[in-house]
Amino acid sequence: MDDRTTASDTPLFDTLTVIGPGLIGSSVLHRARRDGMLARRLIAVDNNPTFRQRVWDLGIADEVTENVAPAVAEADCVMLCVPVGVMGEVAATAIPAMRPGAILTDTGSTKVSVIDAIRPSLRPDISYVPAHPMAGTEFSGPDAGFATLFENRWCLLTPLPETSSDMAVSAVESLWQRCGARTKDMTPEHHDRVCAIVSHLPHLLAFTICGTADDLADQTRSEVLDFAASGFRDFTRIAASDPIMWRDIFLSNRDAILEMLARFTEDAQAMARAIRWADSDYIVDRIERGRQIRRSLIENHQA
Ligand SMILES: NC(=O)c1ccc[n+]([C@@H]2O[C@H](COP(=O)([O-])OP(=O)(O)OC[C@H]3O[C@@H](n4cnc5c(N)ncnc54)[C@H](O)[C@@H]3O)[C@@H](O)[C@H]2O)c1
Ligand SMILES: O=C(O)C(=O)C[C@]1(C(=O)O)C=C[C@@H](O)C=C1
Repeated sequence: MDDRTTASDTPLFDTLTVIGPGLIGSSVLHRARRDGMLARRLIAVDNNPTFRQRVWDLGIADEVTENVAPAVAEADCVMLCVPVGVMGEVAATAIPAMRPGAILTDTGSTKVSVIDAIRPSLRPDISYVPAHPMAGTEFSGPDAGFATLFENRWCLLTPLPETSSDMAVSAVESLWQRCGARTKDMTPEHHDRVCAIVSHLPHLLAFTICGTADDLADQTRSEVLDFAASGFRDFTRIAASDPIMWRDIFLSNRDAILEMLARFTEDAQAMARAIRWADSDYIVDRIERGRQIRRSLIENHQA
């Protein structure tokens, strides 16, 4: 169902509780506030007092607290937007306090390990629908959020036959569609392999290339800073991302990331060989493939 074509004027939920209103969570709250279509009442939970104050000052939640249990007790939907490494412990505190029939969802960038971490705390009367909005920036925290972050972007859902009721899956799909996103279902394993190549490996390369440039002799390093034009500069944008978030992603999607890195390393070696032996056809073919991918992204409004 594409909820954008059937949206009614009533909010999807009575109460939505967002745990971790950083970039992603606060963007959901901004959208909810802007349109009034996600929930009548918005509750935000964060363990960082400075961030709680910011969320309050931004006016994007009706209640802001550090206490998980009372904040989830009346929610129809609880959304976990914390780093993937703490999803399990936060869920273990939230789930026992949730009301029967409520929906639990998360926005974690990896799915297999997050589901494994949450599964032991699940209850039969709670529906859990894992999700992952494929949208973001290099910034984090509540001040980084904005209402249009998810506009025309994909949100991947990895429903589990035993824990995600059809009604809950439809509700979480509607939530993301009301945030402006397109939704797609896939298995958690497939999700993690796809994200390893389209998101996790690019970040790994960006962190690494910045480290390599920084390791160069002092003079070269200052030239990097002075003369870096778009090529290097584009890597530095994603290399500016949050260290805790990316540490957690790398450690929790280890196998898929190492597999994609091994394939990338083989392809980079093949390119090195083509350069060494002046294999112009191979070099041009690789560049053409890159240009084609960029053109496709632009046609799909993803760039
Ligand atoms: N940044 C992106 O581009 C992006 C995109 C899609 C999904 N995600 C995923 O969404 C989640 C949130 O990412 P983000 O970029 O919004 O991160 P963020 O760092 O901006 O926000 C995380 C928030 O969680 C809070 N928090 C951390 N531990 C907590 C705890 N134990 N209890 C309560 N609050 C806690 C932090 O104080 C912060 O406000 C992560 O799982 C990430 O992998 C991120
Ligand atoms: O646009 C960016 O800066 C992002 O890093 C967003 C990005 C991505 O790699 O595409 C990062 C992590 C997510 O889980 C989803 C989206």
